[in-house]
This record gives sequence, C-alpha cells and structure tokens, in this order.
Amino acid sequence: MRPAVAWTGEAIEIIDQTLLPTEERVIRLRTVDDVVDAIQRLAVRGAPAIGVAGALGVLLTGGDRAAAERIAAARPTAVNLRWAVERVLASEDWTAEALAILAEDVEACRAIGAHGRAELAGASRILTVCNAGRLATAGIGTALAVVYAKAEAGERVEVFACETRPLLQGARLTAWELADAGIPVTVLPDGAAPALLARGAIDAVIVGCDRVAANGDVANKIGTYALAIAAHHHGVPFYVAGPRSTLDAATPTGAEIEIEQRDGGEVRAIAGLDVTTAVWNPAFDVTPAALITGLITDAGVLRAPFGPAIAGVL
Ligand SMILES: CSC[C@H]1O[C@H](OP(=O)(O)O)[C@H](O)[C@@H]1O
Repeated sequence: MRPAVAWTGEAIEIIDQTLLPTEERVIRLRTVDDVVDAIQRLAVRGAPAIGVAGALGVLLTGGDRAAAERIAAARPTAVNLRWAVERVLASEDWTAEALAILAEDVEACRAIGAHGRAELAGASRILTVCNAGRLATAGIGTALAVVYAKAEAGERVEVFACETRPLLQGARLTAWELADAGIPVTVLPDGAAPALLARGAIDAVIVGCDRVAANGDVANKIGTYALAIAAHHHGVPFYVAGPRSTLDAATPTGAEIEIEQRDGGEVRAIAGLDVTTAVWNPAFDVTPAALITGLITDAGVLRAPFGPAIAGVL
C-alpha cells in the first residue's frame, strides 16, 4: 500500500480517502487552498497524517505565514497539525524540517507497533474504532501498527472494527487496509461493541488519539469514550496508541481540548436519505485517563499516573 501522504518535491501526494474503498485515487496538493480543503474534507486524515500534510503544506506557502496559519487552523482537535506547522515555521530549513517530521512519523509508527506487540503478547482479538492505521499516518499506523507488528511476527491476530458513524472510517478505511494486508477483519455497528465485549470475544481494545492532555485524558474519534466505558465494565484492557507528537503538555486536561464540530449533513445523509432534523455531530470525544490501561507510544508504554509518565517522555 502506498503511503497516505508523501512529498513529490513540489507537491503533497495523498490518497483521497473520501473515495475509499470504492476507488484508490491519488491526488496532488499544489496550493494552500488544496491543503486546507483536503484536511477539512478528510481526504487526508488522522492526527499524524494531517500533521505531516501540515508540515509539507508550509512548503507551499511561499513564506506567507498567514497562509501557514490557515493550514494550522484547518482542524482544531488533532494537536499534530498546529505542532507540525509551527515546528517547520520555526526551523532554519523548512524542507528539511518537514521531511524530518515525515520520517519521524514513519519511525514512530514502527516503534509503536513494536512496543504494542510486546505489551499485548497474548492478545489476538483486537477491537478498534475509526481508522488509526496506515491511512492515518505516514507509516504503518498507531493502533493498527500493533496489529501489523503481530501479523509480521507470524502471530495470530484479528480485528473487530467499529464502522464509526457518520463517516465510516472503520467500515471504509480500516476494513480496506486490513483486507489489503490479509489480516482478518470484522466490521460491526458502533452500538454492537459493548455486546461483543460482554461475550468475552475481545482480548484488548486499541484506539488511536488526536490529542493527549498532560494528565492523560485522550481526545479521539467520537465513540471512543463509550468503548472505554464498556471495556472498563467488562474488565477488558483499553489502550491508546499514538506518537509523542500527539502528547500535548500545554493542555492540562481533556476539558481544555477543543472538540471539532462537523456539519450536520454528515449525519443526515443516511443511505441517501436527507433526514431534516437538528444534529449534534462532534468529531471527537474525551476519554478520561482513569479508563486507560496504557498509552502505547514510540517511547514505550506509559501507565498511570500519566502526568509524570507523559512529562517523562516529552
Ligand atoms: C492515528 S490517529 C487517527 C485518529 O484520527 C481520526 O480522526 P479523523 O478520521 O477525524 O481524522 C480518529 O480520531 C483516529 O483515532
């Protein structure tokens, strides 16, 4: 599988994820407007991948810092986006810094996979939500990096993927990339996850993250909090996987994380029906650190108390 985001030397090359799984279309982003649009419509998505796109997007600004700010502000919740844009702006060599961010993410994904494989040695039945795989990063993913590492080592592993309403990142993207990798995947309605956990059918839940607050509270795709509650109730380990670039020491707790509110049309458009009603469509929710077994990062697996553990790797 080609990477979700890459640099051609003069343009950002992405797979347009809004068309998957029906069509794998590669598009090139050549302007700041292209980058902002691709991030906002989730053509490129996932905290690490939009961070890399943001970093590379700075190379398309011609030095216009207002244009760079438009990229940084394209989506508010994933800390990686603004972090990457500001890191490139502050550097001496923008191209070198942007490419370093891309290379670091590839390596971070590999490391997360290795740490997660060691941590979850006995787990073969993994439940996840949204897509935190190759399509969400410049590398092999975060939550799914653990799955890929297990598979690469010849270990038995299968994934149960919540479809992830309303944009179906699980059913469309996670299912697609795992099938492409030959890894067994079962899609389920988001509301079915607690029943699956109640049946004892899951060894561990592993999810991605968009921003981890200094105390370990995690912002991730809407539905993650419900999974954490159900996993806690059923005594199933609940892990969050993400690179250190998603840890945000400047945000004290989950209460301070801005949650992106998306257009109600994403929810109303159910199988082509236009349900005319008020809609509440937050793209993310916050899972309290108390419900998290461990944070699988490229620096290792962090455990409670998460405040000192996070400070120790930043
Ligand atoms: C590897 S982080 C992926 C993270 O991003 C997703 O959100 P979106 O599809 O809206 O970009 C989701 O929260 C995933 O866990």
